[in-house]
Amino acid sequence: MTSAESPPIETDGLTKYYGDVRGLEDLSIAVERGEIFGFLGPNGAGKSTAIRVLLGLLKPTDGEARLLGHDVTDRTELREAKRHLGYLPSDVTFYDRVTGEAVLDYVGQLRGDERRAELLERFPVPLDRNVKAYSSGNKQKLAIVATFMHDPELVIMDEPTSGLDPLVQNEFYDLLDEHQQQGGTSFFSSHILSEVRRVCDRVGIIRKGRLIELDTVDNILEAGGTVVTVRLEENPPASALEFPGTAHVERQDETYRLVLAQEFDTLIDRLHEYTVRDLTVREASIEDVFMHFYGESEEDDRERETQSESDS
Ligand SMILES: Nc1ncnc2c1ncn2[C@@H]1O[C@H](COP(=O)(O)OP(=O)(O)OP(=O)(O)O)[C@@H](O)[C@H]1O
Repeated sequence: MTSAESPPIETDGLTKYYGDVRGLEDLSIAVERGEIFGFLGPNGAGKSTAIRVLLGLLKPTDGEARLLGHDVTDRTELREAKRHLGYLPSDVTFYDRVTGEAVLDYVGQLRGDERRAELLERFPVPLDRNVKAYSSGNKQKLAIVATFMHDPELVIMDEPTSGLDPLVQNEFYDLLDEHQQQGGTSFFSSHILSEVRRVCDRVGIIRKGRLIELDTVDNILEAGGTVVTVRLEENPPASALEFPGTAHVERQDETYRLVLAQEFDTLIDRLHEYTVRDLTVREASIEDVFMHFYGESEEDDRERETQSESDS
C-alpha cells in the first residue's frame, strides 16, 4: 500500500511498558487523511508515550504502529515517513549558543523550507539572537516554523500551544485550518478544551494508558449537552440520580449537578420521588462534558475506595 492510500496514523494493539510501569495499553486507532485529531487525557495518561512510540523514539512492548503507511519500528521505513512529517515536541529544546536563523538553516537542509519566509512573517522571532535567550513563547514559535516549513503531510504535536499568547494561539489555529484545507493531517495532545472545541474534528481520550473514548467532538458534546443543578430536601446519594443519559453526577451537600443528554422525561420521573427545592438547567460547556472522562486521579480513586469501605 502506498502512503497516499493508508491512514496517516494507524496503530493496532499498541502497548508500551517501562519495566513494570504501564505507559500505554492496547491502543488501536486510525487517524484519517485531512483530519485534525485531538489526543486528550489527564497527566500521566500515556499521551506522550504514544507520541514517542509513533515517532520511533521508543520501542513498543507490543502491537503495531504505522505513519503514512510506514512501520515505525523499521528504521528505513521510519526515515521515509519522517520526510513527510512535522513533529512539535512539548519541551522544545534547541542546542545552546546558536541563533534562531541557524536552527532553521539546519532543519531546512534536512527536510526543506519552502514555507519558511511566510511562516516567519506569521510567527516572528528574533532570528539573529541566540535561542538560549529566547522566551518560552519565542522558542515555541520557532519550533512551529521549523515543524511546518517543509509543508509536511502529517504533523504530530505534543501540547503545541503551551507558552503562546492568545493572539499567537489564534494564528496557530488558522495555520492548522489551512493545513487541513490543503489535505494535511494533524494529531496533537492538549489539555486546553477550548482549543479542542475550536480545531478538532475527532478526539481520542486516554486514561491510565487505555483509550476510553473515540468520537467526533460534536457527538461527544451532543451526548452530554445539558447541565442540571438541583437541590433536594431528602439528600439521597448521588447514585440515585444516575440513569442512562447522565454523563456525570456530583453532589455537594444537598445540591446535585448532573451533566446529561436531553433526557428530561427520565430526570423528571426520578425527581418525582423527592422534594425539589431548586432547579436550574443550562447548556453544558466542553469542560462540563469532558471532565467526567478525566475523572479523578488514581489517588482520588483510592481515596474514594477507602471512603466507601469505611462508610459500609
Ligand atoms: N521514561 C519513563 N520511565 C518510567 N515511566 C515512565 C516514563 N515515561 C513515562 N512514564 C510513565 O508512563 C505513564 C504515562 O506517562 P506519559 O508521560 O506518557 O503521560 P502523559 O499523558 O503524556 O502525561 P502529561 O499530560 O502529564 O504529559 C505515567 O505513569 C508515567 O509515569
